[in-house]
Amino acid sequence: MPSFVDSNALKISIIGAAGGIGQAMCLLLKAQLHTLIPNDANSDPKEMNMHIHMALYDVNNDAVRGVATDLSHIDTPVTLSSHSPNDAEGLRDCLIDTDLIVVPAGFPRKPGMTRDDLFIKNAEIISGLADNIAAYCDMSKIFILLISNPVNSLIPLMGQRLVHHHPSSDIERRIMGVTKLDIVRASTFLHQLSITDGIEKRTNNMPEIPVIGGHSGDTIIPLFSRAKIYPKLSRAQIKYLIHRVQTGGDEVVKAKNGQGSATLSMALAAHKVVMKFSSLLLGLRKSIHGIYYVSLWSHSKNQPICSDSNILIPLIDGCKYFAIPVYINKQGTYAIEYQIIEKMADFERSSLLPNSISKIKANIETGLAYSRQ
Ligand SMILES: NC(=O)C1=CN([C@@H]2O[C@H](COP(=O)(O)OP(=O)(O)OC[C@H]3O[C@@H](n4cnc5c(N)ncnc54)[C@H](O)[C@@H]3O)[C@@H](O)[C@H]2O)C=CC1
Ligand SMILES: O=C([O-])CC(=O)C(=O)O
Repeated sequence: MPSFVDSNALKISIIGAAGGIGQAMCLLLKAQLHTLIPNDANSDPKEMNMHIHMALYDVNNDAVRGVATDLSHIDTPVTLSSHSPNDAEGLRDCLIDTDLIVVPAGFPRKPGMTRDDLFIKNAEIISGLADNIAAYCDMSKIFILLISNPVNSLIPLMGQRLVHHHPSSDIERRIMGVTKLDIVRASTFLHQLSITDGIEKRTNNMPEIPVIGGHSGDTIIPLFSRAKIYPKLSRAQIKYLIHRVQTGGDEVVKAKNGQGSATLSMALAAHKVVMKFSSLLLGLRKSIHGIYYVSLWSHSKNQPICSDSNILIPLIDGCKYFAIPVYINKQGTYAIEYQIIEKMADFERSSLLPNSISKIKANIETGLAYSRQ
């Protein structure tokens, strides 16, 4: 399978590309990424010449080769390469010169497990990957989007591991835990309810609901108070919606009955995120905005990640990692929409928030303790 990576290409490395999420996400990206690039005669020629390359890596050699070959027949200009441990320098070749690393590598849940039960196995994968990223990547520019669970613990672990190798880098501003599926679910479940319960006339406009906190159980804080139809929702309906978003992952694990967890909806959520980061990294946008689980503290510099962290951290009882709306430029997180905490409804702030924070803090400590070993 030929691959043409020129030095101007945006290179996206996908680690765990042959898995359930990886395959579906790669399909969406191969089919859609080129639509970001302006393609009409009036466009800046520099923009028209932009090129996107996807480097697929998985420890499952045959599967990743098959997936990449299969995708390479899709008629878009996005190029592909396939890498595995069977190649002499598989992971190195996938990571070298990359701009964006997307990580859906790791074990998914089976019924009866929590995301935290995945920690030990997936921590080994993520710390090994972090060591390779530290060895081969340009720490001053790469972005990392981490999907593997448990996100709440693996983000601190990955950050610390990279800071350990590169103590003066500001990489923690560019590592994002992907919690977009919670936002996708909140929108879907509210839209469904408003139709089934006859709250609103059927509409094809999907509501946008911010979901903050973490990515497991009641660390997930969906802010339905921000919905336009919130005044029309009863307490019981709000309680139902919150519970459904917090247990959305369990719903899929149960339905799959031992065959894994959410893959297709997660692939769609990740695709939305990767499209946004690609537009930033191609230079098509100067800044992007979105909710990610981020470090609020630069452990390498022992200072807040940006000045807004100084305001946010006390509002969330000293917690140093949180999913929160952030503004991101090519250097990483530069502003935080901390006002979202101040604007929470009373019950969200007095009940959902403290419950989430105490669990996130424990999850963070799990990740940090592993990184100190
Ligand atoms: N952040 C989120 O909202 C969500 C996260 N997840 C998490 O995503 C992860 C992946 O889920 P699935 O794709 O369903 O699992 P999967 O088992 O289908 O795929 C995982 C892939 O990772 C590969 N892999 C394992 N070790 C690797 C390594 N060291 N380097 C590269 N590749 C490696 C496997 O060979 C496999 O192809 C799980 O940890 C799951 O819990 C799942 C859904 C939502
Ligand atoms: O529930 C799981 O294990 C996978 C996941 O994170 C989700 O679907 O939100």
